[in-house]
Amino acid sequence: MATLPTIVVLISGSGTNLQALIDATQQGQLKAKIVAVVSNRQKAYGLERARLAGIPTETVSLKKFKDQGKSREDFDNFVGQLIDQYKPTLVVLAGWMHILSPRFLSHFPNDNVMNLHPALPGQFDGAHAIERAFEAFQQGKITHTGIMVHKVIADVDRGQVILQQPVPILDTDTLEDLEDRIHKAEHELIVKGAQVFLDQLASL
Ligand SMILES: Nc1nc2c(c(=O)[nH]1)N[C@@H](CN(C=O)c1ccc(C(=O)N[C@@H](CCC(=O)O)C(=O)O)cc1)CN2
Ligand SMILES: NCC(=O)N[C@@H]1O[C@H](COP(=O)([O-])[O-])[C@@H](O)[C@H]1O
Repeated sequence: MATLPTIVVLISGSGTNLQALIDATQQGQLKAKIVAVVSNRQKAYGLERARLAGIPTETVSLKKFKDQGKSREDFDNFVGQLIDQYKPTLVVLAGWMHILSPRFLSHFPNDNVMNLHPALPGQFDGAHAIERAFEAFQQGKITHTGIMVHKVIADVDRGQVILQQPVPILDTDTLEDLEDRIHKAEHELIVKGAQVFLDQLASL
């Protein structure tokens, strides 16, 4: 039987997108095996989601590195080495809230790192994208927002887009309404995007 492609997922928070990936691999919708979950926050609930699914977890701390007088690049190199141990087919950033330096990316010359971002290409790069989109809508600057999964390069949220999807904003929306709509859409897109990317990597 052919071996499944493997995925390492990086998280920082609740892990609802990780849960979507876990569910999809268990239901056969995503033909892959999640072999490790790495979090840069010890209390991230996504770690519990991984444990409940029997997936090995790793926790890393930039603060510990800085307390030891080490650099952000040293930290990124450590995270890259940690992931290298698993030799994953694909690395997925699912709410990983840390900008990765070229030192990290040097571990992945095959460009097999994917990020989920709650905005459309070039619209609201970086953190707090949903809040910024909601504010822009209220100011009449945009009529809708969206989500995307893209390849990870040094330039944050500017990597080649793998999949993108518009998400409507309603005049009656609160920020929470928009967040809920976006998160629901993300849970589908991250699974589809991971499968598309795995298929692309397999065809190389
Ligand atoms: N080199 C890259 N690194 C990362 C990318 C990327 O495309 N290239 N995507 C991000 C994910 N992300 C948006 O999708 C994102 C996450 C966090 C930040 C940010 O400003 N982080 C701050 C710390 C914020 C915090 O700890 O709350 C920081 O790193 O100083 C920007 C974009 C993941 N990394
Ligand atoms: N810039 C990166 C970024 O904002 N990522 C966002 O973090 C959330 C993680 O949720 P989760 O922990 O429930 O999966 C998701 O909304 C994801 O788009």
